[in-house]
Amino acid sequence: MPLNRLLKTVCESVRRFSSRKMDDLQVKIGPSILNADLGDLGNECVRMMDSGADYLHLDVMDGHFVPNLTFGHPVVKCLRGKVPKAFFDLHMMVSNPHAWVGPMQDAGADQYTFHYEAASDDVLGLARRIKETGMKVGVGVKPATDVDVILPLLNSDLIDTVLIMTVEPGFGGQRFMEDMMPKVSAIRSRFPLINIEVDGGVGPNNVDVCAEAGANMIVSGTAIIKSDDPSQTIRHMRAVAQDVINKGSLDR
Ligand SMILES: O=C(CO)[C@H](O)[C@H](O)COP(=O)(O)O
Ligand SMILES: [Fe+2]
Repeated sequence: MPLNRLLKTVCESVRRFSSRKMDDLQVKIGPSILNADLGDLGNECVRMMDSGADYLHLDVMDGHFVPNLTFGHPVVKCLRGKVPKAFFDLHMMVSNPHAWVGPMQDAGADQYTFHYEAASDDVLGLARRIKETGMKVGVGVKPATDVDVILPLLNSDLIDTVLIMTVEPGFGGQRFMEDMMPKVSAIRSRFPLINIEVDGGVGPNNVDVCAEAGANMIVSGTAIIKSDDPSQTIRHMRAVAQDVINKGSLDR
């Protein structure tokens, strides 16, 4: 076979293989319960799972890393009892993420997503420690943090999920920062199969923009919690984002 035909065949096989892998990238919708009725969190979690949520995004704030307080591992443990099968993604907006790895694992967390800004002294050590517990490892960056700082960490193969904040962390119900999308694209172009999560102000009006940039884990608080029909909102957001991702993989 002439060399140019051989090369073409190889390129075509690689393209088919990588597009099949891209098709494997599942969109997951994770409601944040930050703006739910915090006095009735257990039932709110049940309501979200019954509405078809793929996972639950639990926002832990310590009043120091961010100017707000929510809850800690004792509450997470109680919630685990209410929704035994739900995947818990712990968004750790805390100044000392090393301190809560054991307690959160014990409480039933499935993924421990810490902030790079709070762990930059020993990011690799922290990621390793989380991995050893059996939890998945997420690393997040605030809007002002350059995404390049986490690239060495992503090359380590320890990271399951990259969290790109699309609001300043601390409060629900803020406006989505579309100018964070180049960060998502920068990660997706280098890591075709890693989970990329967006968090803050995401809802039916901008989920397509997030998926176009390459996000597949979609956190949405207010838009789902306050929806008259959360099942429909979750279904719609998942379908829109999955469609965008599948089309993107065909075009590649
Ligand atoms: O981490 C967060 C805030 O720091 C929340 O997860 C986020 O704000 C989700 O809520 P909403 O969709 O209402 O913005
Ligand atoms: Fe969050």
